[in-house]
Order: sequence, then structure tokens, then C-alpha cells
Amino acid sequence: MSWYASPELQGMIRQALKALASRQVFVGVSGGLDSACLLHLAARSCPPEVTVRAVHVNHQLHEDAGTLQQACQILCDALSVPLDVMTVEVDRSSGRGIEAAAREARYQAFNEVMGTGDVLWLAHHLDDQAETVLLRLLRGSGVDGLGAMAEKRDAAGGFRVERPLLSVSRTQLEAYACHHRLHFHDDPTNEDMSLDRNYLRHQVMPLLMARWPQAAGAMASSAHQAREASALMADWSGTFLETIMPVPGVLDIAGLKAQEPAARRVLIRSALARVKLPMPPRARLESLLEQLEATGNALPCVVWPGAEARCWRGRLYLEAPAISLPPDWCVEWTSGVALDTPLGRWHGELLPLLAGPVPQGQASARRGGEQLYLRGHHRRLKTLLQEAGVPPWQRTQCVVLSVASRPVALIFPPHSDRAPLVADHWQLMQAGWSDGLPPQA
Ligand SMILES: Nc1ncnc2c1ncn2[C@@H]1O[C@H](COP(=O)(O)OP(=O)(O)OP(=O)(O)O)[C@@H](O)[C@H]1O
Repeated sequence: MSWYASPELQGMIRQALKALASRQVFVGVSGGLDSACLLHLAARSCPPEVTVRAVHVNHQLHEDAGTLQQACQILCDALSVPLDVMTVEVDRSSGRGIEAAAREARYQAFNEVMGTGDVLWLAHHLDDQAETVLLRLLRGSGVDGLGAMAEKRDAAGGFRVERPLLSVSRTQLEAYACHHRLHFHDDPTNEDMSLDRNYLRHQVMPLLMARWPQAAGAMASSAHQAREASALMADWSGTFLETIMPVPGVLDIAGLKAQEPAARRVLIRSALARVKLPMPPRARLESLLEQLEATGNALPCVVWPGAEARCWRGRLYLEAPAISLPPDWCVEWTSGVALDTPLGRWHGELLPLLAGPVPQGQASARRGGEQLYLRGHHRRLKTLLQEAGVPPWQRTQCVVLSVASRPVALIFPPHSDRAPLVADHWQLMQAGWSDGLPPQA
């Protein structure tokens, strides 16, 4: 009996179903061959205590979208598997490419269907894994990226993603689909050679496999080892960061410099990942390391898309670029701390400057240099921020909200770690006023 029809594949899937942490598994079906095989295997091998469901996301990107959805429905009906169909709008103008935008929309849709603890099965296989490794190599990825796709991982939405076919080749799945006469529809975009993955799949991999028949398996094995190395590094850097990162995104430079350069790189990348900032290109990271080496205390900042790094008073600050507010910008103040600006949503940390409820109404927002008045007492905002050790560039990002010319609140940039210190400072100043009222200026 040939491999595809042997009990081996079904046994493997049955084991995976038995090992599930959940009593139901959702299989992501695209309408294509791979996920048709996975759904068929899951439905055929399912023990009575587990329920198999299918979920299809219709991206509405091509004229074949309806046919793909229909292929999923036909397959699910034949297997008596319930199917959830989610139709999404893919943001074509996101600038991140249509594939990335479709993926994001797909995961949002999965999120809506699946609850915390649910398991989603995807039909990625050995050849997909090898293509991913090659793509990452071509982008110059480090061990994290070369680990390619994990067999199991927790998705941001709280559900778990598993890829039970990651050790099975495309040829094996094609044979399985053919043997069981599975109904599927070829996605027309799979032939589009302008897409890197398709180019690798159709032009590069066949050449490699002709010369090295084990190439896909070997690349998947490298990916596995890279994932192990990456997990070890994450463990180490996580523990070490606890000692040198007092607040998320702010690192103690002396602690960093006590490490070898390679370890510094790992720690900076790991700190960036913690605060969900994009990784710097290699040249930017090197220039940041040079700055640390030079003085550790220079203000010029190292910038890359989506992030900025600055050194100040022995600390390295990793932050998202500030959103600037246009001059004379106003906002309807409703005591929230998320402000809609023409450049995006600005979340900050709020320090009320008045005891009691903040008046509602049209508030003006200004930055820097203000005089703050409280019942006649006045202090310069700049001095207050300086005394509380707010770094210079964050000082200019602080926003004072005033209602009817009365400062009601100070809003810190989203990444400032100084807001609690300024709040303490402000309270101390008030406590120092003997009768609870500030002295007259
Ligand atoms: N539109 C979709 N709806 C639900 N799941 C999807 C969808 N697209 C992809 N998936 C899931 O993600 C897996 C990987 O998708 P990808 O498009 O990268 O691979 P593929 O080679 O096209 O797979 P397939 O042959 O199943 O179409 C699919 O096998 C499937 O499990």
C-alpha cells in the first residue's frame, strides 16, 4: 500500500487530535488542495470526543473567490463538517502588500470565530516550510526568522495555531487528494510569478530538489534547530532584561555594555520585541551600538521605520516616533486619555492638574513651556518636568490640556516612564502648601 493511503498519515493526525488541549478543532480551509487533505484527514480520523469544524475566509480579492468558497462548502457537506464562512474587506492601500493585508484580515476573521483556548489547524506542509526558510534567508533574517513556521504557537487572539502537516510533503498530499478524489479548486494566484513565494515554488525549488532530493526536509530541519536556538535566546534575554530594563523599552546602558556585542544585539532586539517595535536594519543597529560604545550619553537619536532610540543619563530609550500635534489644535475633552489627532490616535498617560472632576468642554492642547496655574500659584511646566527627570525630547511631547484657559491635565507621551514621578512630584508640591492651598504668587 502506498504511503498516502497507509494508516501512517491518519495515525499521525489521530494522535494530533488526541493530543489537542481543546475538545474542538477548527480547520482553516482555503478551497485548495492542502487544506482539503487536512480537513479530510481530520474528519476521517476524529475520535468521538473531538468535534471538527471548518472555517473559510473569503477575501473577495479575485473573481475566483466565490468558487473557492463553494469548493469549501462542497467538501464540508461531503464530510458532514460544519463550515463557518467569514467575508472580509482587505485593505489594499495599507502599503504592506496585498498578501500581508489579506493575512491580517484573515487572522482578524479567525479571531471572531474562535474563542480563547480554541485550536486552529492550518495545512502548511514541508515544502511551504522550505519556501519560508528560503524567503527569510533572502531577507537576511537571523535565527528568529530562520525558524520559519512553528508546529504550534499561541495567536494574539488567545487561540492556538497548529500545523500538523509540517512534516508531510506536497507530493504526498497530492497523492492523497488524488487517491480520495477530493474536491478542491486551485487558487489562481498560485501561478502568479511576480509573487516571490510562487517564483521560489515553481522556478527555484524544482532545481534544488533535482540536485538534492532531501533539500526541503533539510531546510525544515534547519528551521527546527533555529527555532530551538531562538527559544533558548528568548529565555536568556527575557531573564537578563528583567535586571537591566526597569521599565518597558528603557534599558540600563551600563548593564548592556557589560555584555559581549553579540549579546547586546540580542538584548536590544528582544527589548524591541517586548514593546512591539519594529526591528532595525543591521546598519541602524550597528550605529546604535557605536553610539552606546562612544559615550552612552549622547542625545542624537538613531531612527528606523516605526522606532527611535536615544541615550540619556545612562539609559537607552526605545520608543515609537512621536505623533506631532499641529499648533492650536483643539479637542472635545471628555476626560479620556486617547486623543484623535490628524496623524493618528495618541494615547498618553494622564496627570490631572486639578483635584476633583475635570471640567468638560472644548479643550485646547499645547506643548511645552507653559505656565501652570493653580489657584494663583504658578510653576513653569518645563521646570516641573525637569525636576521629575523627564527626558528632554519627551518634555516637548507633553501636552497641556486647558479648558477655558485653565490647565486641567497634563498628558505624557505614550511611552513615557516618568508620568508617575511627575505625579508624585506634583502631589509633594501640593502637600508642602501648609493649609492645603498653594501660596499666592
Ligand atoms: N482563505 C482562507 N480561509 C481559511 N483558511 C485559509 C485561507 N487561506 C489559507 N488558509 C489556511 O492557511 C493555510 C496556508 O495557506 P496558504 O495560502 O499559505 O497555503 P496554500 O498552499 O494556498 O494552501 P491550500 O492548498 O490549502 O490553499 C491553508 O492550507 C489553510 O489551512
